[in-house]
Amino acid sequence: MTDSQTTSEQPQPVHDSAALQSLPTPAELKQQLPCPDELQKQVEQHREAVRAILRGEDERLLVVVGPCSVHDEVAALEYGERLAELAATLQDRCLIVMRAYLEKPRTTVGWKGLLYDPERTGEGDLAQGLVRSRRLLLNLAQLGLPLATEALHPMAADYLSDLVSWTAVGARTTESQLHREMASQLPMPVGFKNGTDGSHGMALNAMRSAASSHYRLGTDLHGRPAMMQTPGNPDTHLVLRGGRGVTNYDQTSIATAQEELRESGLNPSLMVDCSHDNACKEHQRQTGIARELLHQRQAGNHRIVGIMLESFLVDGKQKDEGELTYGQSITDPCLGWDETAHLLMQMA
Ligand SMILES: O=C[C@H](O)[C@H](O)COP(=O)(O)O
Ligand SMILES: C=C(OP(=O)(O)O)C(=O)O
Repeated sequence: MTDSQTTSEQPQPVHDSAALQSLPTPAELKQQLPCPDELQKQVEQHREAVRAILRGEDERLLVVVGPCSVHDEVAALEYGERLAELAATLQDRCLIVMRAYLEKPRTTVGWKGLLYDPERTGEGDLAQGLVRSRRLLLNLAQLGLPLATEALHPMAADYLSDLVSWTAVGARTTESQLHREMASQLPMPVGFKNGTDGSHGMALNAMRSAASSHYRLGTDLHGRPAMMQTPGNPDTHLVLRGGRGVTNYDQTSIATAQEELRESGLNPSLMVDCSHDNACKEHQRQTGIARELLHQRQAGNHRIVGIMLESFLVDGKQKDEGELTYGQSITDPCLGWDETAHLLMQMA
């Protein structure tokens, strides 16, 4: 055998200049930061509680509330502690789930969330981001809170989804087949947002697709590429968030959406996002929208089962320049804590 034959038959080392960091597999990260059995049971109970609300078996209002994005774990934990206390007080009327959003979809470019760039250098550090994201979810779940995230990258869900009780597929990804396949595999209820143009047909298609079983390209727990078979997710629902200057939290828009859901044989229970295009990105509008939704429920539309609020310790969002304000959003503007607590207590 010549030297050249030997070389061509041996695996060649790969010099992949695009691969900046090797990352742990989901199994390795879970070994490093395991979810104790008791906590796993708690997460499963929270998921079941959300399912009961979606099925109309539990009349409490599902409230998904918290920062637009988490950029500072200390502030997120302080928010979580306050929210856990409020959630316990209001538990007879509301099931409060904390937004712990670690991945941000961007219209063009921008900071992509703690998971991608925890130090916000613009360079990214997924190795650190994955560890810090999982640790934060563990710490928040230990407070007794059900947690919500947006599942943006299907691979990221493999690292975190065991700790999450409710998941959003966002307005920018609802139409994506990959996200529908992912939702079909996720073990918790999934809300599909209407598209950024305000139309909800794509979310209804997403619900149908996610309810089916799929074969999909994925990775097993050890990170090896695998052909996966998804079970289908029976617990999806529509989330109305407005779009392109059009709001859809009014009585007619909601009734129309519910009619279409029924005609498609889908669950008419839906959530309304009081922020984003429904609030025209003016965070204070969220309180009025939440109250309007409460009136619609009181007037008999019990299939408005949930609301979403963007809220953090401090009202508004950070200024572009200068020192960061502790507890204030670096992405979309949020309601402050006092206003949030006041609103939820009044609603309950
Ligand atoms: O929820 C947050 C934002 O609305 C979403 O991430 C899009 O942000 P962008 O339009 O600022 O990129
Ligand atoms: C990005 C979000 O929402 P949407 O997909 O509705 O824009 C969000 O809830 O953070």
